[in-house]
Amino acid sequence: MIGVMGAGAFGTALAVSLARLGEVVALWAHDADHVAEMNAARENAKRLPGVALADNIRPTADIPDAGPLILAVPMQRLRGVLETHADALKGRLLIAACKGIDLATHLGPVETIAQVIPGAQPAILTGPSFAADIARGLPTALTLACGDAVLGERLQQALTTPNIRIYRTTDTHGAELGGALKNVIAIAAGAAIGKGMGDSARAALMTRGFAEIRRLAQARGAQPETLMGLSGFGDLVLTCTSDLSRNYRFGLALGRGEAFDSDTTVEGVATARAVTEWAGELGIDMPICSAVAALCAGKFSVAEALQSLLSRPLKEE
Ligand SMILES: NC(=O)C1=CN([C@@H]2O[C@H](COP(=O)(O)OP(=O)(O)OC[C@H]3O[C@@H](n4cnc5c(N)ncnc54)[C@H](O)[C@@H]3O)[C@@H](O)[C@H]2O)C=CC1
Ligand SMILES: O=C(CO)COP(=O)(O)O
Repeated sequence: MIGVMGAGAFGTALAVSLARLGEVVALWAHDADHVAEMNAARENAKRLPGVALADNIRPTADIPDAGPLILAVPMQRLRGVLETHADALKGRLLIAACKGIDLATHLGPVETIAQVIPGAQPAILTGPSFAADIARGLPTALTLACGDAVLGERLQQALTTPNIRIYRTTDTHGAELGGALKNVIAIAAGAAIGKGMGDSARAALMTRGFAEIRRLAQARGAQPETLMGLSGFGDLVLTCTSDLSRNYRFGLALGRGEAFDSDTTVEGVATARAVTEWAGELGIDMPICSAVAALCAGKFSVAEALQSLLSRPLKEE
């Protein structure tokens, strides 16, 4: 049995793909009404409409008491979910599937699990993949990072499905920071396109944004190869170039001066703020992330954000 905690688009898509292995997959949601709806309709109409839930997917409000658990809740909710259910989660194999940095602690998902749950064995599954693609059975490749190499290999085997190919690493810092920070750069890329600045500006933001990601992640001990891989470069490319990305679409709306649905999960907003505070404490220069944080907080217009970047002193690449 595999458990997925968080019945959003991504948790549901992972459950759908894992169910193709034939195992029972428990899909846990915190809202009992949502569980009842999914059981009645055999679909998650709220977050992943149009995708049938196979018979071996069990929507439930009870955390399964055995087997690995994938945590697919939004990053700013992760700590609360862990604290609320700490007794049920202690000593368990917990695989984060969220992307972001906690605003209150400036920790990523793996670090948060390790801090809150005593004896937990934390890992992260991350990389370029939209829930809709995974649920439709389209091919994807992800990174599984686990500090314990033996456990990581076990998880790589257990979570590989007919349409999810998994590469493994022990570099949890690199995997969690690449996945968190690409969302911030995607907001910048969307804003540039939305404002009509063109594809060249987007390429510049992606490249210089990647330099920021590397700078911060390596200061935290991440390995450059991880950042060059699926969880870093791969996910940066996907998220900055696809209309399926909510972070990118949020940026597009900012650039166009349009409203954006506040019920949509846009992880890059809180992460931009968290990373700006954190990088400031560490003395690391993160100009694009800082400009995105100011833009999201309404302190800058898109034009002012661009000006803040272009007016910086000239330097070596
Ligand atoms: N949607 C996608 O294509 C992908 C999403 N992710 C990551 O997965 C994480 C979750 O995103 P989505 O599933 O897309 O979000 P979503 O917006 O589709 O769903 C979020 C879910 O979290 C649940 N939730 C909110 N607060 C909760 C709480 N306190 N306790 C338990 N559940 C709670 C909501 O009920 C909702 O079902 C994010 O960190 C995102 O970056 C990663 C890869 C792809
Ligand atoms: O992480 C994702 C793709 O890998 C999903 O991106 P969004 O959260 O921007 O939709």
